[in-house]
Amino acid sequence: MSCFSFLSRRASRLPRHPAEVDEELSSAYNIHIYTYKELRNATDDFSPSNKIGEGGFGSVYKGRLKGGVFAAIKVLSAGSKQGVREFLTEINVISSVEHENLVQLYGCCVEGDHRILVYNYVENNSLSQTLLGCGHSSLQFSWRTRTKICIGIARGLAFLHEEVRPHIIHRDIKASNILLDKDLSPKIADFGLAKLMPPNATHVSTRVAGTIGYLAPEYAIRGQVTRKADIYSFGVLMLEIVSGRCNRNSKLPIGEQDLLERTWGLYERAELVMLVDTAMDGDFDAEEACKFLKISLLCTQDAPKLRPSMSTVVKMLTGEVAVNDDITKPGLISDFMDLKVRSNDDKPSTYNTVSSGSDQNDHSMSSGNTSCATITFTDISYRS
Ligand SMILES: Nc1ncnc2c1ncn2[C@@H]1O[C@H](COP(=O)(O)OP(=O)(O)OP(=O)(O)O)[C@@H](O)[C@H]1O
Repeated sequence: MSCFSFLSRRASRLPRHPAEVDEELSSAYNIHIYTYKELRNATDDFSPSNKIGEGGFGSVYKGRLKGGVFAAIKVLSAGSKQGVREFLTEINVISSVEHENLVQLYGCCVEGDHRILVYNYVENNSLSQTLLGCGHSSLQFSWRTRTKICIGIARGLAFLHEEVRPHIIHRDIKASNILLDKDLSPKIADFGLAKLMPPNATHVSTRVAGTIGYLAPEYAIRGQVTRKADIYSFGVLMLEIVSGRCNRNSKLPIGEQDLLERTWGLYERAELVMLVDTAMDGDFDAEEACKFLKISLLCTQDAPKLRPSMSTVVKMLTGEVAVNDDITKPGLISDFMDLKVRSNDDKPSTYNTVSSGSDQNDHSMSSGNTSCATITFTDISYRS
């Protein structure tokens, strides 16, 4: 029996759920449907002791499936309309792809009001909770480990952008969406905002969603998403990996708060090496670290067409292709922050939040630092 017929049969026996869910699920293939009971058993009735995380859409539990395999079980909070859309997107996008640098979706559960995603369990948490987690993690990130992480993420993205048909734009590349396995190899997670790029399309027009600090300016302003927006986010993320700090830190002196702006300043003064994480106690290859920082700057250039493709980025990182030293000014977050953002309900300067992370890393919306929460903008215009 094909996975598709298995899914259709199982879905038709399930309690009623919205027509959009039935329709979308029936187009997904290669996906296993779990019963709620199976997942309850796997997590000891969703015991708090098995809870490993909390995202904008609900809680994540560690569970042991029948056969002994560990899984990360993501339970969507009830009543989250936006969450249902993302739930379906995630299933449709990720069930069709497989790569060593992408998190694997084992299956899902749609029973009554329950919407649950089941992934392979990735042992070492996310980059935001470990590398950027203000000393909460005991993991050590050597220079070799950091290069492996950057190259792995770049390979995963190059696969999505260039090998999968139709191409996939992730739209929310950021530190909390990079999970690390037992060998600290990276897995890109969270495909809830992903967009499929129709063949021959130059861009997809969409509501702007993503995370401030990682959003490419042209995408934030016009809502036209291309793969270059992911490449910009990747550039910001790689700066964080090399420097060991978050892209925005309001506790630092003005002028150092925005990581990309600071990197550009150091590049212009030929002092890029000063950005490298001091936690490595100088134990890194300075030439290679500066090369990685230059590649980040190439990826974050203001003009999207100047940003290299992800396959070129992989080749630059691995030394197959030389790094072009002709780098133009990045599209800066401070310019982006000058935008006036209005949500549908017309309250000035508010974000329509669809997801916020659980990071303890000076990221929360309430602390006034919005840099690491996933947001959706419904209307954006320039401040006059
Ligand atoms: N496959 C997985 N394996 C192990 N842990 C996971 C897995 N997926 C998620 N987690 C844990 O659950 C946490 C919450 O994940 P989730 O994707 O729901 O939210 P987030 O990415 O942190 O935030 P946001 O919803 O704003 O994107 C992660 O930070 C991670 O610690």
